[in-house]
Amino acid sequence: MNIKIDQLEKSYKKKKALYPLSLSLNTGIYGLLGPNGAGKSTLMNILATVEKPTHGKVMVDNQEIWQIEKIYKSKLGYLPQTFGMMPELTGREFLMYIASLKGISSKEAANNIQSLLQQVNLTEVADNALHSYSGGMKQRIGICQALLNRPSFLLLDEPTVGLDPDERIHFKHLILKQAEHSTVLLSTHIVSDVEALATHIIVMKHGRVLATGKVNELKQAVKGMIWKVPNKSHSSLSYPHIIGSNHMNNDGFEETKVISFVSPSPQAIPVEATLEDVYLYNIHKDKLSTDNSNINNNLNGQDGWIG
Ligand SMILES: Nc1ncnc2c1ncn2[C@@H]1O[C@H](COP(=O)(O)OP(=O)(O)OP(=O)(O)O)[C@@H](O)[C@H]1O
Repeated sequence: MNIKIDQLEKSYKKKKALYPLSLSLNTGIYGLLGPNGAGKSTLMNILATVEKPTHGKVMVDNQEIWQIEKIYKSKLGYLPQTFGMMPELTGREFLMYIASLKGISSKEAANNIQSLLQQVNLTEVADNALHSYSGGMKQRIGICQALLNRPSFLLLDEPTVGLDPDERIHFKHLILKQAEHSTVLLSTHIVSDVEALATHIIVMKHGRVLATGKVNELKQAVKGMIWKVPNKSHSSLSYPHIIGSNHMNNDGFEETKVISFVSPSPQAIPVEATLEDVYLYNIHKDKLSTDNSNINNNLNGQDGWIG
């Protein structure tokens, strides 16, 4: 399935949530990364036909989605950031109810539900009422409802919220399997959620796409700009820089990742970029000016902090 997002814009009264935005998505997993308020959910809601854009259009295999809304919805799976459940229903009953809304026959639904419940490890509690489920269990039911119709286009808005590390691993396997034959757009502000999952990344901030491309291409774009700096050996850095995460090295000393066009200190060691570096660079790159007014700021260890 090819999804073409063409000059999409969204305003809420005076608030601009999306500036004109164009993207093309094909089979594979697209990680949509951005801080709070970047416009990720707004984009998701428009793609899910829950909201209409102010301007622009979305084409699926060359057809406008609102003109083929029924067919499009039958191919769509959507996990919104929050979704209503009927607490008195069991997990299985709730999924049967959603399946009926999606027009799936009860026989097909029963089979799909059984298989999905197994894949998210909920078979044992499938006949318990939803009000007895933990947050992570509810989230897994949400993932099941999005996959019920075997979607060709799957939209997942912050899908790993509430999942424990074990459940995250199960979730990743499930999505990797799904992406063999469909387009998956997964929105999150947690970079590690998409680290081993996404083939393509879209970085958004303030309603704009700041960067898009394959993970390796985006890493290539920051090559030579990522440094490791020992925390304790000095307290100041030269040149405008972005502070990344802190790590303990093999000798037990803390090191900090620093993003800078040039070596920010004599002790800085160049290192390979991670997806987190790519994200921080794109979110804060406007601050990496050559203006030296910001030099000699102390390391404070806060991710994404600008020097
Ligand atoms: N219904 C609405 N009415 C007014 N403003 C809205 C509405 N929905 C979203 N916004 C605004 O649009 C901007 C983008 O919001 P959106 O929820 O799409 O961001 P997000 O990237 O999903 O953030 P988060 O990670 O916090 O969910 C924000 O400034 C938000 O306040």
